[in-house]
Amino acid sequence: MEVCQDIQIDPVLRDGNFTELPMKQTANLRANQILIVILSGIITLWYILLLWKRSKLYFHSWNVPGPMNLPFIGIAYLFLGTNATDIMGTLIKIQKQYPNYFKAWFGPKLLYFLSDPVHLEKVLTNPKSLNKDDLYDFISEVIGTGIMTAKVKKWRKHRKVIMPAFNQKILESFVEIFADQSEVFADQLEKYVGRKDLDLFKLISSCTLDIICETAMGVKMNLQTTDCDFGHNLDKIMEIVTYRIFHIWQHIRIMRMLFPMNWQFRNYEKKFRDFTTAVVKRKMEEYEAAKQNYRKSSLVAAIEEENPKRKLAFLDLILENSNFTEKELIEEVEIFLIAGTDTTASAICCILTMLGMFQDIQQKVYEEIFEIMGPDRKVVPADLPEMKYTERVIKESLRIFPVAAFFVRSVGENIDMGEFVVPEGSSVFFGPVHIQRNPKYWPDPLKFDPDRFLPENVAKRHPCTYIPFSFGPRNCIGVRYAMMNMKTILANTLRRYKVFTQYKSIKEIKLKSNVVLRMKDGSKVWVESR
Ligand code: HEM
Repeated sequence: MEVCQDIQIDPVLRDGNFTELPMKQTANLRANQILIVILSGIITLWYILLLWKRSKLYFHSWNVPGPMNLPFIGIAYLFLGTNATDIMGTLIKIQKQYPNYFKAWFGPKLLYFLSDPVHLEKVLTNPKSLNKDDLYDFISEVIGTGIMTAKVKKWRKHRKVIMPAFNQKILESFVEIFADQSEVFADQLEKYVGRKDLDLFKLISSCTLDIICETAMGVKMNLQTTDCDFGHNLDKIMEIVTYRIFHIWQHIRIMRMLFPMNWQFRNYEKKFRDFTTAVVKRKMEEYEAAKQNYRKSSLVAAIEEENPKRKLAFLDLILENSNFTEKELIEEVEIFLIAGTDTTASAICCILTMLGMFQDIQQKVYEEIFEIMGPDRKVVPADLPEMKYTERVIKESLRIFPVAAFFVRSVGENIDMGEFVVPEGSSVFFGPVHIQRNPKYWPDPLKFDPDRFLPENVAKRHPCTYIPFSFGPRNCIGVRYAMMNMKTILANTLRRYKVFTQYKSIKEIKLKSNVVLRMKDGSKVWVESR
């Protein structure tokens, strides 16, 4: 009671006699009311303009099915409090409810999730849908606007310059690097024979990063045999990028800055950038020196004359054939590191898990490899096209585990799908898992059957029922590189080890996504010497 008596109450409020409010207070109240009216007016006007701007999107999408959208945030609430695993699980759950297509607002963005191959082809081959969605800005924040994230005008120019660097002759020259580095990987596995605590992804991603560094930049990193946090930094960067894409409050720059995650991000990013910048600078100096010493019109010819044994890297070829600035060169090199490392590493983990689960298939792959190159001969380019069964196994694994978890295109003109129109200004979200595990196109979809990829079976399917490397003019530029690399790694691993996994069925494997799709609980693989 005593405590209550201490509280001093304004006599006007206590007595309820508001007519006695002093003049100054009344004026303040009026000013506040006017301010509220003006603010409400502005917000209403802004909202009407917004509705007007989006009227075409509303018009085309109102009768397209989809999950419940909340005002302003759309379906973003479904991702509240989710991590990399839940994000993938949530997406798969929603897509299961809408087998062919659905729409969803994600904040101010209208997304179409398409799963019918005919619809996919229409978007992926439409020249006005070549731009990536601005969700890629989170990736651009790390690696700038190289070929992967660039807008169409720049993309066309860069793709034209970079494409010849992926020609067959250059790719064949890389096989020696694939073979050497995968032999180091097989040596590293020796320490883990019979051990179930093998962290396969960690080992294999150091291998794929070593390979990318050497083939893209001409730098031997030896990440497999030394203790270096370069791979860890890259992994953390991608984890944060995924978190930002799916958590809508992270789309507001000021909000991002407030999270401690932002400082970690800057730290990882700086280390990554310092490294790539140093390599590109060194390369450019090397070229200047080679040019002056040899006075060749072709820089590549000068390098070859100086050291005929030296392997040319993508960076050498791009330097030779373009007038890219230092910044552009750094961006392209970083794209290769991001696009080529974890994708290949995760794919190898999934393939080895499948081979561990299906021992009869592993035996067939082993026999094919043994027949082509014997127990220990070094892999050479001519071996790779011969590995036909192995190739089918890789493809079937990428069907069930399409490691590029999703990609998003911005739509530049209305695309008529028959039953509905995907309007200009919206975006299309592609989740290959959904279409590639759809029983409509893949009977008994969780059955691991490499013969689905026999030529006669492939011919029966629409090409867009299988899109692990995307489709159309903006597909993966590294598809042949990746296949050659994966075959070489498998040849060197399976000739020395038998692979096993603790998983009993594909159904029990949960997925997660750091942009790249991975197994949530790891591959649970262990190896025994042959
Ligand atoms: C199993 C391995 C791989 C898979 C499944 C894969 C998948 C993909 C997919 C789905 C895209 C389209 C992404 C999008 O539209 O946003 C893509 C683009 C790209 N990939 Fe790959 N990739 C793999 C390996 C590689 C490798 C090894 C490299 C480089 C050496 C590479 C370089 C690129 C580049 C540069 C792009 C952008 C192409 C463009 O926009 O023109 N990828 N990849």
